Formats: sequence, C-alpha cells, structure tokens
Amino acid sequence: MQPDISVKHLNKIYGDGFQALKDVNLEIYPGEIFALLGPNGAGKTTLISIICGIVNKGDGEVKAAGHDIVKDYRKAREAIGLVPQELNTDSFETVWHAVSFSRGLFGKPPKPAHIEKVLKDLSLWDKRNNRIMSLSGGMKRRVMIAKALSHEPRILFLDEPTAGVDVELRRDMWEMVRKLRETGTTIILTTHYIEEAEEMADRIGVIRQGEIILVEDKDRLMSKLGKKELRLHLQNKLEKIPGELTLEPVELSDDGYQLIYTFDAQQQQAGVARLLRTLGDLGIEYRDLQTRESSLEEIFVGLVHE
Ligand SMILES: Nc1ncnc2c1ncn2[C@@H]1O[C@H](COP(=O)(O)OP(=O)(O)OP(=O)(O)O)[C@@H](O)[C@H]1O
Repeated sequence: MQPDISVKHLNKIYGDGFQALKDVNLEIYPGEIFALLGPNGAGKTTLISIICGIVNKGDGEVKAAGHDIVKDYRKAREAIGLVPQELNTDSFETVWHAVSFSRGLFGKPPKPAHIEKVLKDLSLWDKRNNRIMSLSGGMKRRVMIAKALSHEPRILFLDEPTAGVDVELRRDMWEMVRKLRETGTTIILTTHYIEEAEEMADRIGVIRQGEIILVEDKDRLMSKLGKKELRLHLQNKLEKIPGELTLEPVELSDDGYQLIYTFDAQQQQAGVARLLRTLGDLGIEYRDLQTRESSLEEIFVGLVHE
C-alpha cells in the first residue's frame, strides 16, 4: 500500500542555525490515526508545518498522497487539511460562510453537499447560520476542523487538538476524530498527552530533540512506557516506609505525609488493591487519594536515565 505521508531523511535547520529536525524518516498509511508525541520544542510543529508546506524543508524528501511537497506543491497541499495549534476563531462570519470560504481558498468550486456533510458529521449543522464568535469553545474547535475538511482532503493534521481543553471536551474531540477516521480520512495528531495517544492512535511516533526515537504500534508502546501514579495523602506523618511495603514500588514524600505508588498502566488493579489492603492492615489512614498518568516528559526522563 502506498503511504499517504512519506518522509525520507528529512532535516531542518532554522535561519539561526538551530537544527529542529534530524534525519526524520516516517511513513503513515491511509486510514491510520497516527499520534506524534513529544515534549515541548521536540519538533512536532516543525515537522507538520513542513509536510503542510508552511515551513520550508531542508534536505530530504517529503510526499503527501504520493505528491512531492516541493515539486508538486499544489497537489500535495490539496490532499491535506490542517487544524493548527492556534485557533483563530474571533470571527463575525457564520459557520457556513467560513467553511465554504476555506474551500474556495483551495481553488475548488463550491460544493454545498460536501459542506453540509462535513457540518453534519461534526454536529455543526444546527449552528450553520450562527456567527463563529457566538459559539462555545468546543464548537469553535469543530469549526476549525470543518474548515480543514472543506476541500475534501484525504489527510487531516491536528496540531495539539486538545491543549488547554477540559476533560469532557477532550473526550468529545476523541469521539469525533474516531468518527472521521471511519469516513476514511488519515489522521495525524500531535499531543503532549500520552492518554490522548492511548485513546485514539493506531500507531505512535515519539519525537525528541528533532529525532524520531521510536515508531510503534500503540499497544506495544503503552505496555512498554505507560506508568501511572497513585498518591495517598496520609492522616498522620510516617517516618519511613513500613517494612511490609518495602517490596512495593512505593515512595514516601519528604514531609512524610504522602505515599506515592507508581505502577505500570497495564497492571493497575491487582497492585493498588494489595497496597490499600496492606495499609488497612497496618492501620495507616489516608484522607485523600489521587491518581494520575505520567506525562511524556516524565517518561522521557525515565528513558534517558535508564
Ligand atoms: N522559526 C524558528 N526559528 C528558530 N527556531 C525555531 C523556529 N521555530 C521553531 N524553532 C525551534 O525549533 C524547535 C522545535 O519547535 P517546534 O515548534 O517544532 O516544537 P514542538 O514539538 O511543536 O513543540 P510544542 O509542543 O511546544 O509546540 C524548538 O526548539 C523551537 O524553539
């Protein structure tokens, strides 16, 4: 199968001499949801911007839908929809007009039936005559996606689609992206959130300091890297970790008021239940507990120091 995106030996050095991408090789296939994960400044936006023709590339070859992004710029660009990180939605225009206009920017003739389908797929149909600025944050994000899909691209890039978005809206976005994939669109998203990649991606690429350090099937990657943390806020101070817990992956905070249990995302139930039972047996009381997933940055730190 011909990849929808093919990147070979791509380098990027910015004008100030900073090398943002180093020998990047990547292939993304039709109908995939591919998540590009990496910490701040890793080069995600640079890579996307090059593929989308917004930033000039250095050495190397990049193709979108089989078209070279330099020699065949128009065809390559036409195959791509981009939802940028910065949402530009302070618009007096109506949803319908904004989305139709975006299509026109690609030199495509009007096709109301397509715009209607996109708006319906994104649950924006009822809002088609509303001004964009009057919509909720979530609806505005949908409009950005609708604009990106207006010219019928087969590849959709979402640059940090849920940065700064609340949990409910994030789930909503995930659901919507999955639906889009069902229509056959190839989806590439960048994210800091490992949970987001976990929820949605078929494959994951990890980029760090301009290098793709890993491309892997999601399931395999998550079992390798995924860690969760349970933090117990204790009623009374502990001087040290009780002997019964020394075999567990438990740490005590410096002030003695928190026990921190770190576990593989895969094995949560058994370990947590055992820990809480042991605490009960020891009469150690806690007043609150929190769980959280490690951020990719933390996982990187773990990897780097291994
Ligand atoms: N125009 C530019 N000139 C010089 N350096 C740049 C330019 N644009 C980006 N960089 C640098 O390139 C590196 C990669 O930036 P990029 O925006 O691609 O990272 P990112 O992975 O998308 O990060 P974030 O998650 O913060 O958006 C950063 O160190 C950044 O400072």
